[in-house]
Amino acid sequence: MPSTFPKYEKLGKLFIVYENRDFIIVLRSCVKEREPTKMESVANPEKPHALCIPYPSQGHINPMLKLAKLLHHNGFHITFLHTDHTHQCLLESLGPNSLNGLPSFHFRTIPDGLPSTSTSTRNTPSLCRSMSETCLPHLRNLISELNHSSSSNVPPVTCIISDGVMSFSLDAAQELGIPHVLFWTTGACAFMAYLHFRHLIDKGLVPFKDESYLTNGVLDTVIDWIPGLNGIRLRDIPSFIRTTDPENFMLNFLISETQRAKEASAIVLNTFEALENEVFAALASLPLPRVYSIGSLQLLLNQAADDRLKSIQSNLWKEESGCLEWLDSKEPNSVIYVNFGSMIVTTGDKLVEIAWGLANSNKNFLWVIRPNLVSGTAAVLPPEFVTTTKERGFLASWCPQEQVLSHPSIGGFLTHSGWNSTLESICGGVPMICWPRSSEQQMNCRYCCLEWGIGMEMNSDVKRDEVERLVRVLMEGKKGNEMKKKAMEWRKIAEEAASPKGSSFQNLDNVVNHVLLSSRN
Ligand SMILES: O=c1ccn([C@@H]2O[C@H](COP(=O)(O)OP(=O)(O)O[C@H]3O[C@H](CO)[C@@H](O)[C@H](O)[C@H]3O)[C@@H](O)[C@H]2O)c(=O)[nH]1
Repeated sequence: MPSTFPKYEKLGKLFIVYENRDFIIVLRSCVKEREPTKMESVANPEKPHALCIPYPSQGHINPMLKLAKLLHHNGFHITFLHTDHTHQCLLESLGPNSLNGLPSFHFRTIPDGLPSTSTSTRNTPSLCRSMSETCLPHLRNLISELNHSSSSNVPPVTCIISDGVMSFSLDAAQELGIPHVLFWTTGACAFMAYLHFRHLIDKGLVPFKDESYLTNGVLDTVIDWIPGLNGIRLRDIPSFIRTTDPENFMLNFLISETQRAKEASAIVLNTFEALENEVFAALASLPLPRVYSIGSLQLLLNQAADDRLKSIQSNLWKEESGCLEWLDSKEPNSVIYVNFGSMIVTTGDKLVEIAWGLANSNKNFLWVIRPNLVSGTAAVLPPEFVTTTKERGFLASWCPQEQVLSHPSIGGFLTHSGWNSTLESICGGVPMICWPRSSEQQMNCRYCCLEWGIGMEMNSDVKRDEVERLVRVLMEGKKGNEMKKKAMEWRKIAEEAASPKGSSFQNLDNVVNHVLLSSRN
């Protein structure tokens, strides 16, 4: 029976003291890890240290944070790098102490090179350009500061995991001779499409000759030569190709980022093999480092059960948790959840069509309207809509989405088909109405509707009658029932992939032991 517990400080009353698994659980619930002394930190310079660098937007930070938590759980010291701007936004939404981290999980920042503004969303091309041109020297300085262990009190950086579109960090890893893993935050199908942007140009399909390409049927051209992607059309390719300008920044940026993917030690994706089997088989035949499916990261993280990590969050907007109690009061599968992620903007007119579609469907709904969802103005809903639906509708500005999607009351999800939302819906066993807007959302939508049998696409030019019809089909029709069944089957397969014998669990183990720790074995 141990008499002291050198790694912990006492917070409350300690219970029975036996050195077995149960004891550890009891102990963790009543103590917190104390700050190591300088001597202790420096005395453990052998601990692996992962520097995690997400692209600074919600849909990229969330999965990177999950991966960082999993690595921490595997014994890594973590430095999680935000931009100054994101750091500030997070402090505003989560509170001034929210990024204090843990003794072995630190947050650090570098500038993104853009002038500071108060908005939480930055323009994507400006941000990508600015970061790729200005961040590397800041990153080098930070690493050299961290590696100066006598002043930093942390072990030297032993590996870098960066977002797929933050490839400038490859330079830093190469200079240090340490492993570098690229994390593309899309599904495998979209990643495969990005890898072929260059070929679309070579074949004369991109850039578009003129604006009429968007409406004259060219988008329906079938692309049958991208390996692993069956029957896709030009319209399913990520929307960055929809330009008439050969010098378009995003088009060229994404080509150079995918080109640099070849230099990584490995590539990881937040998806699971069974979901995108054919694409993974095709990826294996490309001249790329090994591509590992390690999703769902959330399902893997659920097994880590480390309470200390739960307090580390990444919401850029304040969550309204009241919606969970509201959901508790509703029947199983009776609520349609509506949320369009963190980036897309739409018009007030479209919002009004969605509002009346929801109202006319007569179903319960939970609708999250982000403060900057409508371009240039606050979202205004007709007062009659609010009064007509007040008994069965809940409006919020941000919510704990993963908890919402795993709530038994949720019967369907009207989504913009961002990859995280898609995967979270699959893991919750929730079928979708897909309203893709940009990026690779059209590809995700296609896979949901045609490959996985869990989605129906809604017209881009949304009208209330279609919203009403699709909500009814999803929530009460035979087709809706079939999709629900299919979604539950996918959920089970996702859970299997994340279980200890499953592909994602094993793949993460391989990434840790054979890639991130490779130079230390
Ligand atoms: O009220 C909300 C709304 C969203 N989320 C979370 O925010 C993330 C949103 O991510 P995603 O669904 O992927 O949408 P976007 O924020 O639009 O993500 C961008 O980044 C993704 C990952 O690369 C791409 O797939 C998308 O197309 C791109 O728009 C998810 O984890 C959600 O759980 C919340 O927690 N609460």
